[in-house]
Amino acid sequence: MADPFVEVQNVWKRFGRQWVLRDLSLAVERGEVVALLGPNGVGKTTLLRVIATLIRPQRGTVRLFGKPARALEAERGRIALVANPPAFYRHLSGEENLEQSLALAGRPIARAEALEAMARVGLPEGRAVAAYSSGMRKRLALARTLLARPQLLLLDEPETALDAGGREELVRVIGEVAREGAVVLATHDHGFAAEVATRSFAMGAQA
Ligand SMILES: Nc1ncnc2c1ncn2[C@@H]1O[C@H](COP(=O)(O)OP(=O)(O)OP(=O)(O)O)[C@@H](O)[C@H]1O
Repeated sequence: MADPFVEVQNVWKRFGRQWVLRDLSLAVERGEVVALLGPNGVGKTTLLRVIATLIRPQRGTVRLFGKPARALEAERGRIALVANPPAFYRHLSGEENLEQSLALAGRPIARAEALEAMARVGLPEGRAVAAYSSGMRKRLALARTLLARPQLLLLDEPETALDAGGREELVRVIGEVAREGAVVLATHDHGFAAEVATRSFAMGAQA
């Protein structure tokens, strides 16, 4: 059998003296959409950041696409993390942000492609992100995901601030990524988790 997309084994992570993740293990296979559930402060965002290899656990191992997290090179371009709120350059327009982040990921795009992605998620062109509403920022993050075509998509409370249409687009994008890859998302919305996830992972009941 192929290696899992994500393999977190016996991970311990603390900030200062506070252990946030204690002996946590989770494997995610291709095609899965896993919803991380649990109360505020239980460590959902921390786990997403550990999987994204943005932070290292004190103990335990993280493997992505069958490789140790420390040995990832080109594979990093296959991973996308959408934070809550998503991070953008505020003084740049939506389309300029899309161009910048795809260029940074080593996949430059033409302006027309950026505008096409903006149109798909219903965003106007030519406006600085500083003037976007929080829902518009969520939509811009969706456009970025569409263009980046990640194989592993990590989403932190992606449904918040989105209206019904934005939420439908989000569900479609999650489905598109999961067809070839996998999605891990943190949410407090159990209805949303039931709608999109193939499996839930309850946090908070660890030792
Ligand atoms: N960089 C950091 N430095 C210090 N403490 C941190 C840091 N990041 C997270 N924490 C702490 O770790 C704990 C878990 O935080 P985390 O954001 O992972 O929880 P969460 O489950 O995503 O919460 P929420 O549902 O409120 O978004 C919290 O107590 C938080 O204060």
